[in-house]
Amino acid sequence: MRKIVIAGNWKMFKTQAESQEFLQEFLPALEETPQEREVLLCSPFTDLGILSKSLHGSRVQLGAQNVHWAENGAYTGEISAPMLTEIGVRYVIVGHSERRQYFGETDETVNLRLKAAQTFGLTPILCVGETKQQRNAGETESLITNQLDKGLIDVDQTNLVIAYEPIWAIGTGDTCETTEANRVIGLIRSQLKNPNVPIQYGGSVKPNNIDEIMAEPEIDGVLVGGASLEAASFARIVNYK
Ligand SMILES: O=C(CO)COP(=O)(O)O
Repeated sequence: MRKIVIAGNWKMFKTQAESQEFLQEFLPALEETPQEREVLLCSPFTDLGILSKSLHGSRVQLGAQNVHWAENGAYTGEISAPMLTEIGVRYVIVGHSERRQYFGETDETVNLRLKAAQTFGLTPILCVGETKQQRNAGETESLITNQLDKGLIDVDQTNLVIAYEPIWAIGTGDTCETTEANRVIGLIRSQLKNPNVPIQYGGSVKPNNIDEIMAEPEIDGVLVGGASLEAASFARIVNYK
């Protein structure tokens, strides 16, 4: 059985104080859910230390939003995998479209980051997805195939999560039709060596569409941006029926 992974991506939101306010409301709102439903918060680097302490003993895991491929070195402004694991981080988002768009992330650097994350014991969440223009041009399948082919070279598929995030659905309220998300995720799965890799959907996931999204058979969880910033809304998503 495939694992369900429900992840919040806080992007560049929340100071340490705000992260603690969030937890005060979020943790008590979590309901008993089946064991295989993994819950994680991917926060800015500066929140990870305090979140690690506050989440200790809870069922919520901690994730980062990026990781460098070297163990250490002269890479000003970067953070390595051992720095993350030392403070209790278990997951890391790799190749988010915002990093590809604004920070020059390529399939090649994505591949390096994935391998480094795994080498040092983190589970990477590889993000793939197309722009509106690529979708309209009928390039969704070829683009995603290319992202997977290049990104997954020599990557261990037993310690991996993939997130399908159509770029046009991120932060727009324009959710991908659930049947279409299910279709693309099925296509991603058909290209993997390990069909049990959990594959999430991301892009305008909200309390009012989570039940429908999670009812799709190929979708193994969600990667949530805006709706993970508010405790009640993210708790509702985690507690989906
Ligand atoms: O980019 C996302 C998660 O990584 C999705 O963001 P939104 O949920 O705000 O659309």
